[in-house]
Amino acid sequence: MSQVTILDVSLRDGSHAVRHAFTEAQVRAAAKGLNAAGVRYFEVSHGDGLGGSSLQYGLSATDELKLIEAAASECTNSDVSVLLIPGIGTKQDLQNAVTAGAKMVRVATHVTEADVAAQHIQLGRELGLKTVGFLMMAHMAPVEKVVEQAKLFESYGAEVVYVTDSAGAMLPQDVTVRVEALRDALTCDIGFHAHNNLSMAMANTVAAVQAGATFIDGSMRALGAGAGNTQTEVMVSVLEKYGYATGIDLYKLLDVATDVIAPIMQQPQEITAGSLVLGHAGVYSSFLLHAQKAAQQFGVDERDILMTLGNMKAVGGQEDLIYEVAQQLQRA
Ligand SMILES: CC[C@H](O)CC(=O)C(=O)O
Ligand SMILES: [Mn+2]
Repeated sequence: MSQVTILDVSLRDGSHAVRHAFTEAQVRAAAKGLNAAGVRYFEVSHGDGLGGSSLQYGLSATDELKLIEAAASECTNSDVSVLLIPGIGTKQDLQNAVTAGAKMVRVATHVTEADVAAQHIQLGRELGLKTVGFLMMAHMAPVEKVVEQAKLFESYGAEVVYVTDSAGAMLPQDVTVRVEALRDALTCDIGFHAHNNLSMAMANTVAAVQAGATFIDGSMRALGAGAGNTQTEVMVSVLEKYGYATGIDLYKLLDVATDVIAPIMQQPQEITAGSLVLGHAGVYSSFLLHAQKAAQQFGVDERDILMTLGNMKAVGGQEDLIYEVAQQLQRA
């Protein structure tokens, strides 16, 4: 039976969905449950990674180091991962996260900008962390480019390279060609991270695993940016039915999803007009709540903001454009 390693991102991608308001008690309870269920890795950080708490990305209610420390203190089987986007998080942030108990780092860049991650990936290895490269907005680059950038990550020392469908814009064949190409070109493991904006997250996840990905992300109750991620507890069941081993106790995972995650959710995780447009136009999922706020502020339609950003090929880090676009639409 082939083994798939599932990484739960509820406590990081889900941070976008709860406007970065996780409390220490919530994180501790979720961490305890994930550890009991046998989830090998789970991620804890601001939605935009270490150092993300800011006016630009949204202020965290609780210092993320406290959240990482609380999560790590519950772990006997699982390890805590942190996300680091160079330029938002620093090498010092990573060192602090390790002191707080993190054992894995995922260094994330736009799909064409892997070269900015060299120092952070090298530091991850020096600190003895499981070190991962995370190519965001992978739908925006052709396969050859994704391979070129993934090879850079591997050359810096990444032990896993992820194809990340940040916008939930991919179809299964987009996933298959990218993962197969990486599997042929790299010796390290391949991972996949989905968003469900077009209701394709599970189909894309299955395509990724069948193409050779062995690390897969999910979030409980799909708690993540936009329409959320592949739902972890459903994925455990689906992958088992396909004959893959996850090592996760489904009942224990369902308990965390029901007793801890569901009560935290500020709204049901569903495909709304805005999240659908994210996938349709290929826009970063974390832009959704910012676009809704800008739509209200300027009295314009959130769909028009997101569609315009998609046409402009806006990428992560350009959050200020959301408000500029809203203002231009108001004036038009
Ligand atoms: C803003 C970072 C982003 O949320 C990372 C991620 O999960 C993605 O690109 O999908
Ligand atoms: Mn994501």
